[in-house]
Amino acid sequence: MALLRQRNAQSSNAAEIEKKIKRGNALRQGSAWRWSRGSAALLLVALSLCGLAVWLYVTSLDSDVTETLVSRAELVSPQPRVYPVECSDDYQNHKRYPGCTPQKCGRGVTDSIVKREEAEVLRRLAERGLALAGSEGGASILDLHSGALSMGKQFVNIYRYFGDKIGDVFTKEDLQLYRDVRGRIQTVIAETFGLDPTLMYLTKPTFFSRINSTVAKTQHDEYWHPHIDKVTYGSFDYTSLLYLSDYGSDFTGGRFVFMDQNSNRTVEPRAGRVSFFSSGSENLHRVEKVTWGSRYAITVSFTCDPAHAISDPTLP
Ligand SMILES: O=C(O)CCC(=O)C(=O)O
Ligand SMILES: [Fe+2]
Repeated sequence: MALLRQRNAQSSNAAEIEKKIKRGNALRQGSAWRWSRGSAALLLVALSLCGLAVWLYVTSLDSDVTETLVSRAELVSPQPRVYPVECSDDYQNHKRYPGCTPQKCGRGVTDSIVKREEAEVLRRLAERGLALAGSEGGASILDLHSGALSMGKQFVNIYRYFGDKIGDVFTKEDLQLYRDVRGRIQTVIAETFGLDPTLMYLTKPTFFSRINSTVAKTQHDEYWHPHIDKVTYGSFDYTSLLYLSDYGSDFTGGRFVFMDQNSNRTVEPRAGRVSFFSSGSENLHRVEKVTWGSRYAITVSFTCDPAHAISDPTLP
């Protein structure tokens, strides 16, 4: 009897031990599973952080901006913000036109002359026009005056190439808006630099641009090189840029940068923002590479030389 009790006690002890072993194993398995899930999550976080760091590094390679003149979030209204700069000698090598040739030089930014809704109408027009073709990479342009539209590695004339279909892309009202906006820009430039607006003329090229992060295939598409508009385009005396999309939400990279002796100063694009400046070498500039999204803008420029004047774009 005692032996039986002892044996019973022994077997219940063994069962107890077995149960403990099983519980221990289950616990170990559970914690191993939890550990592997935890470490996978940690690994994922670490990888994401590494990815973010690489992305930030790559984008920062292009960003040597030392000062932000106007950020995307600011609203410059009702008066333009003006940054005077001493005029370069460039204008002395050209015929002078009193009332127009720059005597005061500098930069100005305003958010109050083009409404965001108007910028949206113009952006849609640019989207429709550029959807007809577009370059293979980098920047694409649509010049409403000459009709030049990037197509692959070249340009086509939209008026000739698309004939009557052009009416599906833009209407008389669209062109009226372009003319209106051009007039407002002319007025603000004349007021800022003390010019007679009737002695300033629209000049070519005047174009819509779309820039994205695809790789440029031709030199035309390399929009990011530092340049002086008066050298690049010849006839320009005053350049303006009307932005049609927002830096930071529609695209990243793509800030406009004035390259001064000791400083790179940026104007961040904002839909409806007009940035304008005298076109000589006092305003050497470049556009940062776009790293994500699409950036739309219109370049509208003025000359003092009537021989380089162009008329506003019209439907054929
Ligand atoms: O789109 C911009 O911000 C500048 C473009 C430019 O520099 C140019 O068209 O000459
Ligand atoms: Fe330029």
